[in-house]
Amino acid sequence: MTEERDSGPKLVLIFSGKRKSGKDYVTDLIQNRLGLEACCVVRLSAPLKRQYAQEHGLDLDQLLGPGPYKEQHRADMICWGESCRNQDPGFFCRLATRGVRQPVWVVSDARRLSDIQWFQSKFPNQTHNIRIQCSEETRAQRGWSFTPGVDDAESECGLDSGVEFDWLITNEAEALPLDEQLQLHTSL
Ligand SMILES: Nc1ncnc2c1ncn2[C@@H]1O[C@H](COP(=O)(O)OP(=O)(O)O)[C@@H](O)[C@H]1O
Ligand SMILES: C[C@@](O)(CCOP(=O)(O)OP(=O)(O)O)CC(=O)O
Repeated sequence: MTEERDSGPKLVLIFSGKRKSGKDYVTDLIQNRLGLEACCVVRLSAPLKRQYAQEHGLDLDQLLGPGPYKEQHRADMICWGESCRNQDPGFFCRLATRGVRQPVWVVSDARRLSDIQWFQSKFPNQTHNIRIQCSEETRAQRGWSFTPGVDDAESECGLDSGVEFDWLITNEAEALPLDEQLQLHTSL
């Protein structure tokens, strides 16, 4: 292991938010600002989708994309992922961060308290918790509609209460521009 890896990340920003709140959009924006050398977007769902696709003979690229294919498989992936997490809550956090060398980790998709706790216990001084919020109307404009078994499951609701967020970001047209909101909290 290199010295950099041994010293761990300098900053861990953990993002959560409902489907279509803009988690990927905002975390990509931060990575574009900081550059690929400095910043890694860590997607906890990436190793989950990889493993799920392999076991079920599915198209990984489509599962990783924003289109309808992911939505068709989402409810079953949630159940499958939950059974892995129940056995080992840090399973996907460990896999998703394996080999990450950049000093800034932007985790794009925390969904459960155990996801946040894993990072906080490993990197207590570096970790910040950020919630992306927006109205249901805006999410609907971005393609969201309520799906039983998905929007009422822990995957979407696990962080609705019991978490203290360090920052709230409102990602809608009427809100302060994202650039300005990011600058309020950081020099990103
Ligand atoms: N501030 C924004 N401006 C323009 N498009 C946005 C914005 N935020 C999100 N979107 C678009 O809305 C859709 C859902 O956003 P995404 O980041 O994939 O949400 P999530 O990862 O939370 O499900 C994507 O097509 C994305 O490009
Ligand atoms: C099975 C999932 O990992 C699927 C997550 O896929 P994405 O992270 O791509 O989802 P959104 O960005 O919210 O649209 C959810 C889980 O419960 O782990």
